[in-house]
Amino acid sequence: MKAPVRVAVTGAAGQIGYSLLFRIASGEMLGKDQPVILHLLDLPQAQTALKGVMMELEDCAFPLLAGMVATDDPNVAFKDVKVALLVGARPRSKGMERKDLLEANGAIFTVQGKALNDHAARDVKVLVVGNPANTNAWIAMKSAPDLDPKNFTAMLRLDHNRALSQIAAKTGKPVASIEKLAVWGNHSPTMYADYRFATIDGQSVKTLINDDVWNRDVFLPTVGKRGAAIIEARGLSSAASAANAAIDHIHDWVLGSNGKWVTMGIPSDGSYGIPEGVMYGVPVVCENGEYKRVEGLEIDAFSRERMDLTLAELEEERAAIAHLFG
Ligand SMILES: NC(=O)C1=CN([C@@H]2O[C@H](COP(=O)(O)OP(=O)(O)OC[C@H]3O[C@@H](n4cnc5c(N)ncnc54)[C@H](O)[C@@H]3O)[C@@H](O)[C@H]2O)C=CC1
Ligand SMILES: O=C([O-])CC(=O)C(=O)O
Repeated sequence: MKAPVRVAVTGAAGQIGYSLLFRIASGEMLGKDQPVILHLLDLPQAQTALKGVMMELEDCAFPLLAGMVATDDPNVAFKDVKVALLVGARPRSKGMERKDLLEANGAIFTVQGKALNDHAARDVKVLVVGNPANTNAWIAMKSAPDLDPKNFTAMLRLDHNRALSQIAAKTGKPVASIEKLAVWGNHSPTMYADYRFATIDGQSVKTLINDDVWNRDVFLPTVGKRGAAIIEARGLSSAASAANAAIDHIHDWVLGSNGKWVTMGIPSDGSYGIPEGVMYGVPVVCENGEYKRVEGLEIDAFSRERMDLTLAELEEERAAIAHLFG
């Protein structure tokens, strides 16, 4: 039996938490042979609800669930964790400006970044799900100077999975047959899902679809506004699909993506014209617990425009909270 791995989940009493924790405890994220100890962080007023979730986790009698810690203190939540899923964030409330939202989350993610810096395992893998995910991840990274910046990532996997399923529907081919999809930029409607390099059974997806108008006017808006469409239909934001994407992201990062391209928001190395340090969605391949950016892809004029647009939004978000860092 392997030694248990400590996994922190913030916002654990929320709706993504409810779709996430049971799957982590059943081994879907880190493997069916990997025991886990769950560190559950939520606000003081959510502790009773969190107790209820823990009772249900107990009642599943998961063989891999080696323990649970519930707390409202990030310093306790992140102690010795090797994986941290930062899901809890301040949602936008009525009348709240985008700037106020960034500010409120800035306060949360500076504190959590510092707590990770002070208490987490030195090789902790951090995934930020809470919106605005890329900027929150950037704030946490900047607040953790003793940790390797490359261990901070933002979730673009939901956009990636949404794009896969739209392409599968359009081509009539199975989702699993699609290779080499990329999603660039911010987790927001400005993200740029890019199937120019994608293949199905060795055939070019771009050639198969052969419809630039569909790409621009149907595919990109559908993927970009999918979160809003779910809220419209369900009355609640995506939770099960978001939790699933978080599981996919960490699973592949830790256990490898088997040569497949997957999308992660990672600090830019300056390639693709994205300034160094910007937390930007790019295609990666994961192996041996590391992600590696797919390099050398050609960026055409349409793609450049889309990639710069989503970059501009990220730069704007960053400018709004830059004062937190002097
Ligand atoms: N990156 C992505 O692809 C996606 C991101 N999201 C985002 O994920 C976040 C969570 O979504 P839901 O679970 O549906 O929201 P929710 O409102 O159901 O749950 C959020 C939980 O976080 C807790 N929380 C708030 N501030 C906290 C803090 N400082 N520390 C610890 N816990 C805190 C709340 O008490 C609540 O229990 C939202 O920001 C949402 O916009 C949602 C879907 C996709
Ligand atoms: O829009 C939201 O709040 C949830 C979200 O990020 C998504 O579904 O992509």
